[in-house]
Amino acid sequence: MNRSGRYIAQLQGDAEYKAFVPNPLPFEIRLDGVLQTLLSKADLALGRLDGISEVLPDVDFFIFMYTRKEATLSSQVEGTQATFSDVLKAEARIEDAEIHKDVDEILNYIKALNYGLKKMEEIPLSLRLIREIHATLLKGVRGESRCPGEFRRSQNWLGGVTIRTARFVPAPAHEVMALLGNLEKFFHDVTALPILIKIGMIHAQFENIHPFLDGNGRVGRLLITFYLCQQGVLKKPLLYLSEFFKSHRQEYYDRLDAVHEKDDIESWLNFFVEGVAITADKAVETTRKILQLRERDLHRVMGLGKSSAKGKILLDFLYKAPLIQIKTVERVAGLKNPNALALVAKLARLGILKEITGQKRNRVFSYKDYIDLFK
Ligand SMILES: Nc1ncnc2c1ncn2[C@@H]1O[C@H](COP(=O)(O)OP(=O)(O)OP(=O)(O)O)[C@@H](O)[C@H]1O
Repeated sequence: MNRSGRYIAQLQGDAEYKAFVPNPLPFEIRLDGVLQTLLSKADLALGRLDGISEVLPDVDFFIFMYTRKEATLSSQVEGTQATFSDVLKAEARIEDAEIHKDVDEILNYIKALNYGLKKMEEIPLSLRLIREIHATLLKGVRGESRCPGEFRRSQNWLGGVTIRTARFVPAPAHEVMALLGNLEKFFHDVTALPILIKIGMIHAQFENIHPFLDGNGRVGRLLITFYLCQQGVLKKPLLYLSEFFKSHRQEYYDRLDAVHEKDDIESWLNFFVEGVAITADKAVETTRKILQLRERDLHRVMGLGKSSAKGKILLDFLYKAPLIQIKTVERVAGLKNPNALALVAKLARLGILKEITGQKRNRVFSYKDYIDLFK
């Protein structure tokens, strides 16, 4: 008897296929030595990340960039073409014909992520919140016609042009609400299973249910962040796994596949927990580098004599918006055009800013060393 669920024979027109109906969570799992070791590594790494976030003088700017990076990578897992730099340009309202049109998908992802994090300060994680997140994600972009904010009422499938050739067919539509009801209950489960095991199971179960007609991968990845926040694993939302999933995309899909194909829940959990450990370690490393960069550049700006106060205001702003135009500098630092130009020239001489367009007008300055830390 499979722990993760069962396949049931279905008929659609004259097409026969097998749909997978997951069992309710939690699945029975084998917490063997390998998984235990990975869990300890991940817990240590998460502890380090939580610790370093406490000493960061202004953790919000860091989160700000991290959410942009996560939104980009999570959208790219499913083929969105726009890049991190497109996002920064779009947010800085820089006109550039080369910004990929898919950028709106990433901007929606950022909105959905922030919306969810804010909402979770007031209400617990729920199916209603998931529907709202989904509606935000698909508003005005590809997939808009595929029932944003609504759980599916028809059969869907993954991979393959027809249901017959599909790689995976999730549960029939009439099973979806009951499965989601169990999932919602499990969001608040208090049994003694490690949190990382619970969220690993939640992500796999969500993908196995595939409750929307579109956007399941992205919503399932957002769910990881929301759940970890709800559980207080980190005081600040600093752990984002999409980089790991994107760089191991085939393995990510194969391990999810093995949960329903081979009832191999442990391989998925090993992969997931290892991803948490690697990602948390990387986030600690990036945080350290940001702190060093900030110290170095603050020191440089403080050497600007009379301009150091305005220079510091500009530098602080660059951590949130590392691409900038002169008109923004005027607004942020409260300077008239010639003084804004002079200040930017000083930061360029210090090696902090670099002009990136090569044009005489509408120039754009980049805080390149900082952006590179997120690449
Ligand atoms: N074999 C599989 N079994 C279960 N889930 C899978 C499998 N392969 C991939 N997935 C999950 O499904 C997601 C993609 O689903 P799909 O290709 O249907 O795109 P989608 O539902 O449109 O969602 P989005 O494009 O927003 O990710 C992947 O990101 C992954 O999370």
